[in-house]
Amino acid sequence: MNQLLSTPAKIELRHVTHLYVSTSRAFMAVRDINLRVEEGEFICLVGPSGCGKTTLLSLIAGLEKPTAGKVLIEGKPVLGSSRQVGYMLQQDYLFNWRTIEENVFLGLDIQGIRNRETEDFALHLLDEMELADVRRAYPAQLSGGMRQRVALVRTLACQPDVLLLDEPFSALDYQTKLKLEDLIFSALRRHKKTAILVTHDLSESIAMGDRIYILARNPGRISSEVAVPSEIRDAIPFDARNIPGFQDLFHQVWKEMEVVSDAAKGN
Ligand SMILES: Nc1ncnc2c1ncn2[C@@H]1O[C@H](COP(=O)(O)OP(=O)(O)OP(=O)(O)O)[C@@H](O)[C@H]1O
Repeated sequence: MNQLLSTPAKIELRHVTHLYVSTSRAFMAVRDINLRVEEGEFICLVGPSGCGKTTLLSLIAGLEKPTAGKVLIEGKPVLGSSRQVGYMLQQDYLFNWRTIEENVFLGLDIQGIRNRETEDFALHLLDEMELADVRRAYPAQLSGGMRQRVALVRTLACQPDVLLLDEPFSALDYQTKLKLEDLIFSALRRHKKTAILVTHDLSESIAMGDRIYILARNPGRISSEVAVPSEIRDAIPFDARNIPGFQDLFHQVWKEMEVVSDAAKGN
């Protein structure tokens, strides 16, 4: 038990407060955030717009430095961006003049790790994501869902331990989104990644997450934490939605969201 307690978390935020400071004002985006993500866990962050979800990802990715408190990965302070952390955004940022394969290899170039072995791994991931047939196509020839899969392959090809996913499905149609949830969920499980997903879709957070943090705003803070039961966790997201207990959990998270949303409106 003591040994378990002393093991550093994969990701830990200790009393993290962050202010955005400009010449005219300082704005407190998040206050006193404490969270712990264990290796291999899939965590979802939900909450009203402006509660600091993206700020938390930026702090974990080392793109922002906390004003107070500590951001730790495997017990070590995050000092800047690193290969250990992959960040995938809503927009895919593919280069239209490069083929799919060259877009994926670009990530390896930027990290300075492009070689035969890493290229082969990237091609293997393209295959896993059902993109092998389009490796020589250009982004403009692909659907939105395919482009997001390419963006995921580009991120995974650099072999980060931690994946930060900022609303990666929000621009997609419903059917594509459900299919992509299953593909990404399975890929992250297979490759044993630790992941944090920001989403506005409560059903998605329950279908994909092991745990959900619900945030309130002004300032951004953790309002509550919900553990997803194992029978839902173990199913792929599409099937998870049909498991008894899913709807009850949805109503629980919905109610908690209503509390933080009403508080944000000052009701
Ligand atoms: N660079 C910045 N400078 C000043 N304020 C910022 C900056 N980035 C974010 N903020 C503010 O910090 C707060 C938290 O923003 P953040 O983007 O983290 O919220 P969010 O929960 O991700 O929102 P959304 O759900 O709308 O994407 C917001 O009030 C936002 O306006």
